[in-house]
Amino acid sequence: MALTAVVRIPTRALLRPWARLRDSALGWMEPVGGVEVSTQRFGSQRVLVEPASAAGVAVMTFKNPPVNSLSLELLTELVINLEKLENDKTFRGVVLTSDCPGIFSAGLDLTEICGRNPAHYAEYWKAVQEMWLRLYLSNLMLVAAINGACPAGGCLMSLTCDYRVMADNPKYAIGLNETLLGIVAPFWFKDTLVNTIGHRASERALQLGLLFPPTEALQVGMVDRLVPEDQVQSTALSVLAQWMAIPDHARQLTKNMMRKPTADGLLKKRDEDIQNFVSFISRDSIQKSLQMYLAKLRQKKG
Ligand SMILES: CCCCCCCCCCCC/C=C/CC(=O)SCCNC(=O)CCNC(=O)[C@H](O)C(C)(C)COP(=O)(O)OP(=O)(O)OC[C@H]1O[C@@H](n2cnc3c(N)ncnc32)[C@H](O)[C@@H]1OP(=O)(O)O
Repeated sequence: MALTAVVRIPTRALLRPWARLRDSALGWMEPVGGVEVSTQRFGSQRVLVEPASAAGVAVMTFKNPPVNSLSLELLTELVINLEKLENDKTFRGVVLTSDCPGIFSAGLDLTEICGRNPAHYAEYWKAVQEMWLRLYLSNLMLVAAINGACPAGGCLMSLTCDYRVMADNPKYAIGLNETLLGIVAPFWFKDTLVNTIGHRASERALQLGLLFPPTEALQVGMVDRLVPEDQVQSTALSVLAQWMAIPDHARQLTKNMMRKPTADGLLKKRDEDIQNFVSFISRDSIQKSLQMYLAKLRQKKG
């Protein structure tokens, strides 16, 4: 018989100013304080959530083709689906993965930060902050199943997870490559990296905008395990099974103890960080760099 559960979605989640949700994209949402959904398979247009065969585990798959860039819509859907999983106490762990062949995520959607107006930049950056805060402080065990390229914001998203499994394919790379685009990784991107690979390795990686192929990513500690491409998700699930053996309350308190000071760094100056982002990204020189980078990406095919 199909397993179903009732998931309550707090109405406040629908009222956040950045959450300009499109009803068509989120068919399961109703702004009346809660909605019943089946845990068989749910999600939204760009984020699919499926319970895994192991109890208490879900797989969250990003499907924003062609490259899973983190558009405002994808970020919004991600946060809402995460909140939905957190509110459903039957779930304890989630595997994050991609539906785009060869690409985990291309990072921030460059069309959101190029050629738009300051109000849009502010709204978008708030959504990026929210994605990071929610994932980084999630009580759930999160494992990234990195089945493709993972630059910049894609790397950041995977670094918020508790464990990273990456496909052992030398065509893929992972890292915070912002400087290659002529932009600067914000302090909380930097802090997340430092907490993962240490200060010296981060200093070098960030200045040079290094994108590490899998073997180097494993060496530097940016990912925890490499496996053949067809075993990324199954390995992520078996890692979760090991983590599930730990009592939740002890693990959650420990995670919070480790991560809260870093998250507080942003929480204390969220508005200032938005203002910094808007003024930085609105500079003519930065917009020119981004336009050139986008043009190069688009020309690559031609
Ligand atoms: C001193 C002051 C301090 C103040 C501090 C202020 C703080 C402000 C700092 C601002 C920080 C902002 C942080 C940004 C982080 C980011 O995430 S930026 C995004 C970086 N991403 C990348 O560099 C990845 C770019 N993409 C690729 O390398 C490749 O596309 C790929 C490896 C992911 C996939 O390659 P392939 O399969 O060959 O596909 P493509 O043909 O390249 O792409 C297909 C299609 O998608 C478009 N595209 C690719 N990436 C993006 C993207 N990130 N956003 C939007 N669109 C993207 C690409 O242009 C192609 O489009 P067309 O089909 O040609 O139209």
